[in-house]
Amino acid sequence: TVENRQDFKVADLSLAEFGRKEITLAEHEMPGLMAIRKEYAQAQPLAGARVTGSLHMTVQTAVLIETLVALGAQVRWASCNIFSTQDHAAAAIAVGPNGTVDNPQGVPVFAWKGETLEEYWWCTEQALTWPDSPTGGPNMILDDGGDATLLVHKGVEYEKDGKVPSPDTAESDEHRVILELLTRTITDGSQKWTQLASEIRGVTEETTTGVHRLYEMQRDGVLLFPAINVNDAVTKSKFDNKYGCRHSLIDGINRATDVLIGGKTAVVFGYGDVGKGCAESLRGQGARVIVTEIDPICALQAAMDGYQVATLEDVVDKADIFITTTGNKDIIMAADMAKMKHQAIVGNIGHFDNEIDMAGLAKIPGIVKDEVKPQVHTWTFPDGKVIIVLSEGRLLNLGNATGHPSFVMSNSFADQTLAQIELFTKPDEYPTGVYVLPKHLDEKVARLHLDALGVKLTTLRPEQAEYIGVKVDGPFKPDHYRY
Ligand SMILES: NC(=O)c1ccc[n+]([C@@H]2O[C@H](COP(=O)([O-])OP(=O)(O)OC[C@H]3O[C@@H](n4cnc5c(N)ncnc54)[C@H](O)[C@@H]3O)[C@@H](O)[C@H]2O)c1
Ligand SMILES: Nc1ncnc2c1ncn2CC[C@H](O)C(=O)O
Repeated sequence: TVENRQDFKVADLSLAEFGRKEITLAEHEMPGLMAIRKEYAQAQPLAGARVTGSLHMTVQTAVLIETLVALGAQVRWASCNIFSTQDHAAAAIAVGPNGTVDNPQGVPVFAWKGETLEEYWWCTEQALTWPDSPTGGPNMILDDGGDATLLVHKGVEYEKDGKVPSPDTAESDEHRVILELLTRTITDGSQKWTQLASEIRGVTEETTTGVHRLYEMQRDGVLLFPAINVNDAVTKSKFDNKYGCRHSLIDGINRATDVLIGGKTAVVFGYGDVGKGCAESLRGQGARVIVTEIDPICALQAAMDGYQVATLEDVVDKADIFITTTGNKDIIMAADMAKMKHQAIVGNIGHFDNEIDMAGLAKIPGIVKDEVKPQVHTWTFPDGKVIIVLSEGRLLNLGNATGHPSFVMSNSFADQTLAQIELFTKPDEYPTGVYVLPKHLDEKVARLHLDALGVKLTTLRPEQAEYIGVKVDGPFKPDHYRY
């Protein structure tokens, strides 16, 4: 920590005390992560690690950050979404547990709720730029969605090419912002990004969409460093994606609209881990839930879970609430929204905002966008029909609410911390490629959460263990087992 360092940018430092109170409450609700902090504090496995984080700057993430620091890491942080930062958590991280508003001594954090796209990518650049590092960069990345990993890879690629594509070639506003940033930072011969990337030992990726990007880079042979796919730790995707969204989807809808969900018809696009949690969440409120799917297996699961499985075309003018969860793009197009009922609610809980055709909606002649309150907009069509869009198509559980609760994020962030330790301390075991956490660590994370829920495990007897071909203490399932 540096006295009076101003190497951070947050909305309001005076929120730090409030943030610290909620961080303290969250620590009790994050037993697995805190147990790992305690177990590894002595060994300091992350001593020497310079971790750049690009992950929603929430109260729960603050506990993750302070765990990484407790294990010896230096950290610089940005959020991975323009609406997901909780400003009091960011302030508490900037001030730090031992600092004051007048003398901040925390972690360099660059995040506030309601960033513009330019500000978002500037924050990502700050989190990646380490003033005191020999390379000018991190030696570890902790990513959610892959934006930090993307910036490094594109920077290195364009330095190798000796030029950056013109921002005029951009396919979207966001792509333009990225090209402008790289044009600004790639000056003749600087090799900033190549230097910055040169000591990165790896990235640990939080979410399905970011993992998809990693496998694409691996397939294309352009991955610069190893990656651990944290999302596919069972204790991450079968918990956070499902039970986290089961909690936070309706939290977002309720805070945004206060609409009665009971009795309404809701459409959930996608029945993967997130879709399963969302469908259950809405059914729990008494909605009639319709699922759309492309995958016959997930469609069959939805049907056997009692949901109607239909196409958007069949229900677009009948349903009241539309929630995309696919990780795919162009799920709800402007022409679809034009057919919806008056005051239909449209939202996305997938990682990126490309699931809903916001650009197409804005281009409809005569359409009028009006802000009801932050992250809640009405769009009025020329015929007077209104639809309500949440968080401008970005993930609404973090845009309109506070995301998943601490206990479920304790699982995800215990996985993240173990993955950071794996990549940082065992570089020889992880040549460039994409990996999943070994099962014994996955089971360890689950085990760390049982006491808090009053779970009493049964112990295998040796002859039973032999009979099913596992060790008494696990792992209890083969790698191909689907939970
Ligand atoms: N908001 C959050 O807190 C949060 C948490 C976890 C994951 N996520 C994100 O949510 C998204 C989904 O994650 P997941 O783990 O459920 O992924 P998943 O792959 O398990 O599920 C996505 C499902 O969507 C289906 N799908 C794809 N294209 C479709 C289409 N055109 N129409 C209908 N269905 C389609 C797929 O068949 C799949 O079953 C990802 O972007 C992930 O990063 C968000
Ligand atoms: N409370 C949260 N803190 C940080 N990230 C959160 C929170 N709730 C959902 N997320 C999104 C991360 C999630 O693991 C994902 O996969 O997108």
